[in-house]
Amino acid sequence: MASSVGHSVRLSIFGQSHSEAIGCVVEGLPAGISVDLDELQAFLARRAPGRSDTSTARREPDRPRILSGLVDGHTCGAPLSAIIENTNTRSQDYEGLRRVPRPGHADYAAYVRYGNHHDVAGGGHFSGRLTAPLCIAGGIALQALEQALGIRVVAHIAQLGPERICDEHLNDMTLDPSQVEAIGANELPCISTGAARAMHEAVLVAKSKLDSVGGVIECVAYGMPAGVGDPMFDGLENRIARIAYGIPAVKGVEFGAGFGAAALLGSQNNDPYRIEDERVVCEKNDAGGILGGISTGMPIVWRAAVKPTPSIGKRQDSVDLGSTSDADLVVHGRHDPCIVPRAVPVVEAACALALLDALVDDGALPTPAPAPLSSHAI
Ligand SMILES: Cc1cc2nc3c(=O)[nH]c(=O)nc-3n(C[C@H](O)[C@H](O)[C@H](O)COP(=O)(O)O)c2cc1C
Ligand SMILES: C=C(O[C@@H]1CC(C(=O)O)=C[C@@H](OP(=O)(O)O)[C@H]1O)C(=O)O
Repeated sequence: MASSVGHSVRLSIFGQSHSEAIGCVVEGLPAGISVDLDELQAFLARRAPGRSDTSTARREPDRPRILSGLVDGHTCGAPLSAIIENTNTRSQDYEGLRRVPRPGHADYAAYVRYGNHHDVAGGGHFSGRLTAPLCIAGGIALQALEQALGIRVVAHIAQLGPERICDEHLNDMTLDPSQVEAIGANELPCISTGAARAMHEAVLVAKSKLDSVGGVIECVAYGMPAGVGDPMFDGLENRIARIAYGIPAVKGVEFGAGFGAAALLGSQNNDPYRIEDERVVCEKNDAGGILGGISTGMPIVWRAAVKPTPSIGKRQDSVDLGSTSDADLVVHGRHDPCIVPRAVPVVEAACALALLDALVDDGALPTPAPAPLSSHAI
């Protein structure tokens, strides 16, 4: 098992849902990024479990301990490593699942792949819990992008549940601060208060029926300069999708008009160019800011489809791997009735890491100013 990604900025994630700790190592972060640990903690809190009635009841402080890579509040160029302790595990809830695997979770596939040596407790290394260290790395990447180039990454719940309750779209041409404010203020991360309320209700209805719901997260990165990326296999789409599919439960990724582009005429889908303030801009942004794998200078727009949580309280058909016979399964324990709200910051983290890696690869990230000699204690 290897859980690492990235070229110039390389992230590796370790741990299991119920191991002593989970964590990450990030190599290649430019030196001199000022890391605001309060801002990082606030970012992690948006993902942390046990904070609302739409989340699992497992409550974790999710306070990262940075072990290396930071000196005087700045990245120092050495690999950055951090851990988060797992403090609230109930492994007994998982005892039967090694024998009777959960439909929709990784239990059976991992049983075959790892010869039944995998850690089943809390979903082991397959758990959504591993997105906490992803958010440590991504939270630092977000700060680096904003400091170096003023890039802002914003995500929200675009759609939720079988009723397909929809939020307004994020502005795909320019950052609208009122949208960002609304996403932070509503009961779920939506632009529209009405959509947030309806989505919240839909999660509670599914939860009361011992079921779960999925949804779509939309993410936009504002301020990405033109000309970053590569054709074919190292394009911005490839890089974002690779990390996005590392988020457990993400089952689809689309960019710009995405699958909708297949039903458009060329004359509708193409984004016409014009000059504005001596810059090339597009009149609309159906390309989602990427052509040929390379940024166009328009906002990067993409969406991730998140499936409904597999662990549900309803009785399900499964099998007994010991007796090789059919078996009934009722999953006990604490689970998210909907993953989508907690995955919103994870999607932002994935986007920031992919963009930072591409920018550093292309030498397009300005080097932070050297620190004055007097600012160092030693
Ligand atoms: C933030 C987050 C929380 C999750 N919470 C749960 C959960 O409580 N119960 C569960 O069965 N799956 C949960 N998942 C999803 C599973 O981990 C995931 O479906 C499983 O590992 C199988 O992987 P796949 O769906 O990507 O194929 C969560 C995922 C994320 C990103
Ligand atoms: C703990 C987190 O999510 C967990 C993700 C998860 C899974 O199967 O993915 C299963 C649950 O684990 P447990 O049974 O230990 O409560 C969730 O709580 C987290 O995201 O921090």
